[in-house]
Amino acid sequence: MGILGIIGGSGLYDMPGLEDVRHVGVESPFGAPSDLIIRGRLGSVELAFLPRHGLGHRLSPDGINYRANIDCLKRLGVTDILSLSACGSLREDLPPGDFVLVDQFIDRTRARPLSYFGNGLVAHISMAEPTCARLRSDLAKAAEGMDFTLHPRGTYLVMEGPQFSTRAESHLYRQWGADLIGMTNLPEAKLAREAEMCYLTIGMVTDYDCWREGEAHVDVESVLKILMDNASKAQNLVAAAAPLIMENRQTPCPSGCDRALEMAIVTHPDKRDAALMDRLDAVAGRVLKPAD
Ligand SMILES: CSC[C@H]1O[C@H](OP(=O)(O)O)[C@H](O)[C@@H]1O
Ligand SMILES: Nc1ncnc2[nH]cnc12
Repeated sequence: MGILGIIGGSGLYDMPGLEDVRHVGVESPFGAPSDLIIRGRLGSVELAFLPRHGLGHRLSPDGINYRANIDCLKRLGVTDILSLSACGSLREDLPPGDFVLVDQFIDRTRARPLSYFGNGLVAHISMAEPTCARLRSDLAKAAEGMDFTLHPRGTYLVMEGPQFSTRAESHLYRQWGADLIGMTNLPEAKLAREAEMCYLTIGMVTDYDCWREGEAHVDVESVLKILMDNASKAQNLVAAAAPLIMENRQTPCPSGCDRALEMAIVTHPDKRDAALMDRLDAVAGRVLKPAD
């Protein structure tokens, strides 16, 4: 049985309703994760919660150690990750308060370590479908009958930040076909895929960024206010989805998230860097184990 991982974004620093709560420090060869990981049980589901920005929102989107976060969740036995994230809307029909199950990303980050792999161990995973289709379907089912609008798909543009966009950028991203904008879900989704974990972003719309005529441009106060008003909806959604996700976990992921590295590593076994392989014991141990 796997463990469900929740990465809480802005305004979401814990997970109410957990039983047997423990705060666990996990060590990673990639450095320190954002904070202690909160372990507990939600009904029958084992859960691990990590506040992405740390308690007290200490970490900037460009300063989060995404590699350590995903590595630590993997070390704990997490198989599936739900990322709860505040997002700006780039579309008229995605108003603040709506939720979006993200199925695509556009990467506009510039200065973040993007991969666990590199010289001495080269790997190329597929990111054609960057979030897990089975998790999307579980979340859509769980949201049926709930009192908010959930959109079944959407494209999330990840900007570097920490400043919000200029108006010209906001208009450009709309022309590119992006639906949402945020600062955190890449490289997170790419790293989760490299670590063979199912990953899904639940985008919580908090504002209209700065493109909309007659609308005040986004600021932190308005984002946090909408999040406070909607946090309990996100938590109810996770609680309803958790048993469905873990029930499905008993069969392999139909999209192959849990086998993403199988055809990805190019470096010949004789040419692999032993130190890098050691660092990847959790992320890629399944495929790097020497053949019997
Ligand atoms: C507080 S507004 C900007 C901040 O909110 C989003 O955070 P997260 O994705 O972790 O919910 C956005 O990406 C920025 O980091
Ligand atoms: N408009 C916006 N741009 C970037 N990140 C955000 N997070 C919430 N709203 C945002």
